[in-house]
Amino acid sequence: MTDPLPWPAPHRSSPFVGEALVPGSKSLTNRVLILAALGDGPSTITRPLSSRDTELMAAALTALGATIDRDGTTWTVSPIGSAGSGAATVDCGLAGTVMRFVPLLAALGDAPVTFDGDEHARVRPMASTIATLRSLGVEVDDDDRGSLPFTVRPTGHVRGGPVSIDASSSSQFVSAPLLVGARLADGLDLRHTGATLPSMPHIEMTVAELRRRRVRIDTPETARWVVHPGPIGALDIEIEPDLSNAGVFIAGALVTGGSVRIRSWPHRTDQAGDAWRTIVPAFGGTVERDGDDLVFSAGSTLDGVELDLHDVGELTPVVAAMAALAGGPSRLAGVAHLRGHETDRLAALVAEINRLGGDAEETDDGLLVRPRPLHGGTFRTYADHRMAHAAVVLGLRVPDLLVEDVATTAKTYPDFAPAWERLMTSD
Ligand SMILES: O=C(O)C1=C[C@@H](OP(=O)(O)O)[C@@H](O)[C@H](O)C1
Ligand SMILES: C=C(OP(=O)(O)O)C(=O)O
Repeated sequence: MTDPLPWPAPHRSSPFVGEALVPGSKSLTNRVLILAALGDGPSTITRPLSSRDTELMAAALTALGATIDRDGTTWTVSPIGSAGSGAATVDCGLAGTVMRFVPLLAALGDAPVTFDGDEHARVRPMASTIATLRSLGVEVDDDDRGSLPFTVRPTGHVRGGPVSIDASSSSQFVSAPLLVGARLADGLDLRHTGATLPSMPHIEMTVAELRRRRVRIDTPETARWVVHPGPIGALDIEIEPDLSNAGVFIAGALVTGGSVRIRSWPHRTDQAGDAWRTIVPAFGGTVERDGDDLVFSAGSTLDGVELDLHDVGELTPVVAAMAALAGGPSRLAGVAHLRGHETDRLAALVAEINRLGGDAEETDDGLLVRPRPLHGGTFRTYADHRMAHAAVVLGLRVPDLLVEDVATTAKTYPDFAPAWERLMTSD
């Protein structure tokens, strides 16, 4: 394969003022697809995200025996039947939700399923998934490295019951067994035993989506979830815009002294990206609701921030880019687990901000960013869509910035580069 041509990041010498309607949430789409595939009847999904991560999820569920019929922006999912699907291979790409969630579904079947993914996927932590499967009595063939590839060999019957896991490197290790728990004969009594648990809003989203489908879940104490056995109700649902991905537009407005209207920001949501409503004021900006939209505007200064991003780690690359352009130093904490994301995001952000003349440093659990005048150059993306997002935020203020591989954004937002190009010509 030839290397991609670097993409010139959009640049502004005046404030960026615009509006954006971002595509559907990755986290919601992939949960809703799984729950539809496990449902007690067909479900429709309106305005799902169609991107690499969600198409990989759709393909994985189809390989396990679900059917997905598409009509414009509505997908109708018929659940995985009792007939089973035979042996299958699942390509996880670089999608955490596919590599962590789907092996638990494979455990409910009766034929071996092999999981593999991109080169970068093979270094993402998977030991907790493998340990969970084994403690449920499911055989897993792996090479003892705690990573992809591996083969799940189901027994045809999983009792469930008490399971203890360490999910300190990813909340997805909790969400995955919760998603299938109701379908186990004895349900599931899941405890997280590790020192920290990142991305709690994502776990809460899992619990909320299960409850919407009449699954009974109790949370008797912190880091313990009891899922009662029973059917998962079919549900017709519309997917909300991806609020984490809205962050690039919000940050773009803030760093250029402008303002952006994000259309259709849900009045109530379980998405982690809703945290932009508190992050923006920390940088000195303002947030106003206008009907169904939120309008984010820059303040008179872009202030340095002290933020704990433990719950919303996926926002870190864009926040770090804003910090590199702020008027004072910033400390971003609580995100040690980003070292196991699409790439080691802490190392990647430090390397790329500093390559442009910046001053960023890793701490045990985050970053220190001291603003410096930045110069152009090629911002490397490490196969990580959110590194490309960070590059766009920087490029709006720093002339001559090239994004190494903007195609990485197809993971969650295939129209990302054209959307920016349209915004730059219409403003
Ligand atoms: O369950 C999910 O949909 C996600 C959970 C989070 O993972 P981590 O807990 O590994 O950070 C988040 O960062 C990721 O983008 C999506
Ligand atoms: C961590 C992320 O993705 P994944 O779902 O692959 O873990 C992300 O999108 O920032």
